[in-house]
Amino acid sequence: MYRGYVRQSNIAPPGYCPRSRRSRLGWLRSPDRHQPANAARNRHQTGRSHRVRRALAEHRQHVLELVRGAWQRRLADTPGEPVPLAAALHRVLARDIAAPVSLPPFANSQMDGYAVSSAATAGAPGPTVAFDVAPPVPAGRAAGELPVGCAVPVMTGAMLPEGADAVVPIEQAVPDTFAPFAPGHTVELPANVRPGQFVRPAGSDIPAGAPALPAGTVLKAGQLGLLAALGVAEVPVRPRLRVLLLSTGDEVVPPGCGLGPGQIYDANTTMLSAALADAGCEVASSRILADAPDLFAQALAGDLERVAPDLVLTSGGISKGAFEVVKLALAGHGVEFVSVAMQPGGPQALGQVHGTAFLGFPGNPVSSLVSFEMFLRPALSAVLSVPSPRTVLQVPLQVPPGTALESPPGIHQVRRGRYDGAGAVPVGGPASHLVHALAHSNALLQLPPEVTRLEAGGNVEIWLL
Ligand SMILES: Nc1nc2c(c(=O)[nH]1)N[C@H]1C(S)=C(S)[C@@H](COP(=O)(O)OP(=O)(O)OC[C@H]3O[C@@H](n4cnc5c(N)ncnc54)[C@H](O)[C@@H]3O)O[C@H]1N2
Ligand code: MOO
Repeated sequence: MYRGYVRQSNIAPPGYCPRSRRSRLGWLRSPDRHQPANAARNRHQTGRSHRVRRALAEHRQHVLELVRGAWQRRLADTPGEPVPLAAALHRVLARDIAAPVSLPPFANSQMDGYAVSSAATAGAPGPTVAFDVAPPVPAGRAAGELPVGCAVPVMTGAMLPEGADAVVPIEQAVPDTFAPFAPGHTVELPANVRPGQFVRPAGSDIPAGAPALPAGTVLKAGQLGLLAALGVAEVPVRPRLRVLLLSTGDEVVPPGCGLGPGQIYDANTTMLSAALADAGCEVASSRILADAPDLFAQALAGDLERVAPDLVLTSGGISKGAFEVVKLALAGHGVEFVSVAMQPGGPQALGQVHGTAFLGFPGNPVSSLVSFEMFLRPALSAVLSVPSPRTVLQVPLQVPPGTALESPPGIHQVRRGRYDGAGAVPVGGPASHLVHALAHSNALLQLPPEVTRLEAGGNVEIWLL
């Protein structure tokens, strides 16, 4: 994309407003800006190959291999890192965890009631047996021994006195409420109490030393709860994929700044950061870079050194304009620029820069998120185990009778829509700038290359967002 002017530096820290910088430093014309992209294109690809579209599945496979390679390098470097439980949500266990203690750690009562020796209730002549009421077991204290001929009031979770092997719920006792302890109180309990009734034996959930969770487990609420119950304060988790995220474009301004003529707010940094974090990545650094190939290359080299990412992800500057910054800086330097038979998200870049995996998504916000969902998320999901892949459903298309969704032949079109449990309703048109429609969608509608027209009620595959 030709924009004509370039900032003096393309380093734009978060929260920094290019407009205020412009007013301080002014705008400088950059000689490299006027090197036409055609020169690079002619050097690195012919006009003929430029028109060949790569199949979606093939590009997805390339992205998978790229991410797998990046991940393997990362794991070889950092197989695991300890994190406190509070920071471990959605992380993946790096090694097997054995139970350091038994759960429960001691035999305890499953009910509010009386702890007894079942033997003392066996063979009674009548339906009930009378017991002296001993002092209750205080919570969080050792229970001591069961006095002979006594029943001990125990509340749920209280330690069972030594010698007790059963609990009678308070509802089965006469009287059926607890009174404050006083010597001389008695209670009638049923005869022939089953040994072990309403007792949670020590280790009945998991005994000390037994395998608690295997390596590779995704830590969610239940798994974190188990680790906390076992007294584990810190867990070894696999590293996250470190991503360097770069949005490109002279026109792109961080949210919060004023907009000058021709400028737009940077949607992609926020959107892709959120998508990456959601998919188990760490966005180690992000910033906006201007449309100046030499400065882009310089900034990228600096960031690779400073951030040491596993993956570089850019948005914008990769299609067919005269001044596509990413293409100008990286074509012929280990990155290929291809056209995938997908809409939106046709232009794609993929390769290695200075030995680091590189992906370039198109700048249109919907194109960049669709690229993420169609290529990067499935790869991350396959390689990192988190998050689980998107739910895929086959549902009827809901459009007004007599209307249809149209899709270009030979192109896999991804439309945005809503799924309400019955069918999929398209939201907005196919154009890739419709970020408002994207925000009101909860599904991606997949129209494969052979589908050029889908009528109301026709079957459509959707991916739930
Ligand atoms: N002659 C052709 N022109 C275009 C083609 C083509 O095949 N032939 N492809 C179109 C398609 S499809 C797409 S997608 C875009 C992709 O272009 P780039 O990846 O080079 O992206 P830019 O030109 O830099 O930007 C495109 C568009 O997106 C806006 N943008 C960029 N970054 C952001 C951001 N961070 N937040 C919000 N919006 C952003 C930018 O202002 C442009 O409007 O190329 C088509 N052209
Ligand atoms: O592929 Mo572009 O992403 O259609 O707008």
